[in-house]
Amino acid sequence: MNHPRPAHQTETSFGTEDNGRIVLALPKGRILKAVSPLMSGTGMAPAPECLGGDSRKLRFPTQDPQVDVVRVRSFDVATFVASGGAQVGVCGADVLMEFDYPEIYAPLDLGIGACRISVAQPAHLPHDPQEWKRWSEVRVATKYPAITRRFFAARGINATIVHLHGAMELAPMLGLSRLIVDLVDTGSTLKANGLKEVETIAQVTSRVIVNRTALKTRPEQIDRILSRFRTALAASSPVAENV
Ligand SMILES: Nc1ncnc2c1ncn2[C@@H]1O[C@H](COP(=O)(O)OP(=O)(O)OP(=O)(O)O)[C@@H](O)[C@H]1O
Ligand SMILES: O=P(O)(O)OC[C@H]1O[C@H](OP(=O)(O)OP(=O)(O)O)[C@H](O)[C@@H]1O
Repeated sequence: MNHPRPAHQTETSFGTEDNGRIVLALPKGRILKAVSPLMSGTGMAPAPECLGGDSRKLRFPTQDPQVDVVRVRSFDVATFVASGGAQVGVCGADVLMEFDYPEIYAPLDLGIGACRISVAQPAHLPHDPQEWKRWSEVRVATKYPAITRRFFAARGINATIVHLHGAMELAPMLGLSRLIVDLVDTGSTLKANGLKEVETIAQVTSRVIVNRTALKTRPEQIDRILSRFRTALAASSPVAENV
């Protein structure tokens, strides 16, 4: 595992000013947009400035005076929740798979942010799964080093990771790597960059995640938040709309 473990809960009590409030970590970007309609249904919609505007604030009150939202990078949602800085969060299964934090419990699939994490290669090269069996190593560009290492190690291949934080699609054409591992939805980003998907590693959607210690120490508050997400999700599903 390539990522540092979060500080243990008991080491993070410095500087906290929560006054018993729950901190809910939301990822900025596409998941924040997708989860916003649902947040209104939970009664925990963050102040409008959380969704846009010029504010440099990162922490926002919500409709519920007992719940604040913090807006962080999608990879950091898992770290905030695992370390207990936030008790609850929303993040993609890709991020959970990458970190594999034992401190995180992921009880609820929101079905938003659907995509898959896949291996891709230059479209003009043949893909022969039999050839992979002869490889002992391969260079792979990705922002998911742990997922990538695990996937290839299970096939007896040592993946040398080129760790990028975006624009992985450039790596094969610029000679950085033979393969990439990245998220794919429509496939248009791969196609636009002369690549093709050759293996799907996992399907991805976004989950509500909870810090396991908070689940034990603040069970009523956490249960109430989870059931509000469940109710909002049920009310927003197409089945519920047709009833
Ligand atoms: N093309 C996509 N279609 C659907 N969901 C996606 C897609 N790309 C990413 N996601 C989901 O959205 C999450 C956040 O992705 P997004 O692109 O908004 O952030 P990012 O650019 O990876 O993060 P950051 O800007 O914080 O580095 C991913 O972890 C994944 O779960
Ligand atoms: O299959 P597609 O529908 O084309 O989607 C896949 C693209 O979406 C994500 O990038 P994003 O748009 O989030 O940009 P970024 O990660 O480079 O910020 C992902 O990293 C791919 O590049």
